[in-house]
Amino acid sequence: MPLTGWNPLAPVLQTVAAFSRHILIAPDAGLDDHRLRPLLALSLSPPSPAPPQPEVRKEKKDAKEAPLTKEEVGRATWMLLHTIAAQFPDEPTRQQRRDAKELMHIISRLYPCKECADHFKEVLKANPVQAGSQADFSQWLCYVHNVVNRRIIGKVRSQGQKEEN
Ligand SMILES: Cc1cc2nc3c(=O)[nH]c(=O)nc-3n(C[C@H](O)[C@H](O)[C@H](O)COP(=O)(O)OP(=O)(O)OC[C@H]3O[C@@H](n4cnc5c(N)ncnc54)[C@H](O)[C@@H]3O)c2cc1C
Repeated sequence: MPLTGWNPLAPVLQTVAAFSRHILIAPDAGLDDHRLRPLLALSLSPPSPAPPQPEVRKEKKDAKEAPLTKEEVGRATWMLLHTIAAQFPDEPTRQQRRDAKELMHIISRLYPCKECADHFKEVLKANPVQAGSQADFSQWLCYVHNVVNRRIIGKVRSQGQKEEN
């Protein structure tokens, strides 16, 4: 391991290096002999600078660090939920029905927008999860998605405007 700064073992290492240099490695070597460089580099010299890293494009890094918007998280979550509902078995086992309910309740607790999560808890209370079959679960999910849609006033207004046009 490279040593950095002052090392309390430096005198010991120097002695070992000198011993190695003159007795074990190259007894005939002078101080500048090239045969001695690897050993000295390993034991005593400061760490060599890190090799140059490939340049990371700034906009990519920023995009990675930026949190998702509420809309992006919402779209991704609804997409996942509707996909799960579309793949839900026609005749789910008791465990699968339980899992579907639990999933929705977990989302209502852990959803990364507190205001949305709190509202969704109320939505679930008023509309208990229906997961008796694929059709049940998909229809229930569309219904609660619409309840959330209606809550987002601007969205309802802009959808209404679209329908009028
Ligand atoms: C559990 C949950 C609670 C949320 N609560 C809030 C909140 O309280 N306040 C808030 O501002 N945002 C909330 N959001 C985010 C919000 O629902 C939207 O995801 C976000 O506003 C982006 O909307 P969007 O118009 O892109 O489409 P989204 O509503 O994200 O829908 C994605 C796509 O699903 C399809 N879709 C739309 N409605 C239905 C439906 N009823 N059935 C089937 N498919 C449909 C459409 O193709 C749409 O483009 C919540 C999201 C989730 C998952």
